[in-house]
Amino acid sequence: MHPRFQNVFAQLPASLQAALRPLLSVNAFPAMLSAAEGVSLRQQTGMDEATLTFSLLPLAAACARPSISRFQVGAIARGVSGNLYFGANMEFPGTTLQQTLHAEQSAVSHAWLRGEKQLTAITVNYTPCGHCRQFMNELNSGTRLLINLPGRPPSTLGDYLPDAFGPGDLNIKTRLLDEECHRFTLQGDTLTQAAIAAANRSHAPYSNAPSGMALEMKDGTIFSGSYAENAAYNPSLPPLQAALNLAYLSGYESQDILRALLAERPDAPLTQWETSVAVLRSLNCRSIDRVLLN
Ligand SMILES: O=c1ccn([C@H]2C[C@H](O)[C@@H](CO)O2)c(=O)[nH]1
Ligand SMILES: [Zn+2]
Repeated sequence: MHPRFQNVFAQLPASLQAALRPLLSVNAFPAMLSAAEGVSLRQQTGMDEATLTFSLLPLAAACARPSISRFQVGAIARGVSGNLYFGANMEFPGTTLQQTLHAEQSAVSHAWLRGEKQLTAITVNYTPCGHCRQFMNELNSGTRLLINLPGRPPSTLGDYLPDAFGPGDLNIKTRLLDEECHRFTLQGDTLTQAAIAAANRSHAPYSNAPSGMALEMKDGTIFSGSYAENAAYNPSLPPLQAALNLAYLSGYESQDILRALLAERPDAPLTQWETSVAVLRSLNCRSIDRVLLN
């Protein structure tokens, strides 16, 4: 089991420990549970889905990297597939607070990049901040998304974000998690193709500046992240954070990154380049390159 889980694992109910141990003992637990694994955990523990998801939250929170705040937030997104995706907050000392990834964003981006088509619910250990409520209002589940918080009755995003501003206010119909393809031709080596494929899937209806980041780890594993824009602009999630999120959730460290590749349009009104270079430099990674989409 990865060391980050050991302390919280020991606090879980005994039946859940027994059921989870084989899943957590694999080399790289992907910080997600398939629908079938969820069913099996429920059968073995006798827990209903809500109880199980709340019980798993400490494991999600253990994935947090809050080196500035020391405040661990954990989130679990449930997809229509029934899969559960962990998320946790991640902070980037040496850059700006704006680079922070919130736990809710982490879980949503995680689910999206693993191919989930829609979310039904998100369970969080603290009440979602305004930025996260706004971020989640970009989703194709709309204000129906269920928000489950400890000690509160199940509510919807609409309850937490009344009179919401969203994509519709800017006449945008494509929502986050809708299938998107920007049709840039895949070319180059595996890492280049991964970055272009991530850009193809990105949600950038406001700027029309799709982008993707691919990270190659020293063991050859590739994590790629797609850019996710938000109608209110500031809660947008850069492609580097999306890729780092998957790497960190899978138990990798920044020292494990061998090289990074950004794919973006040269003629777009935005660029991820300088910010990505700055964040990667703060992680001691200087091997970053760019492929221009056309
Ligand atoms: O909804 C929230 C509120 C805060 N945080 C994180 C961001 C930062 O890392 C830390 C302190 O705000 O908690 C979240 O992940 N989600
Ligand atoms: Zn937040």
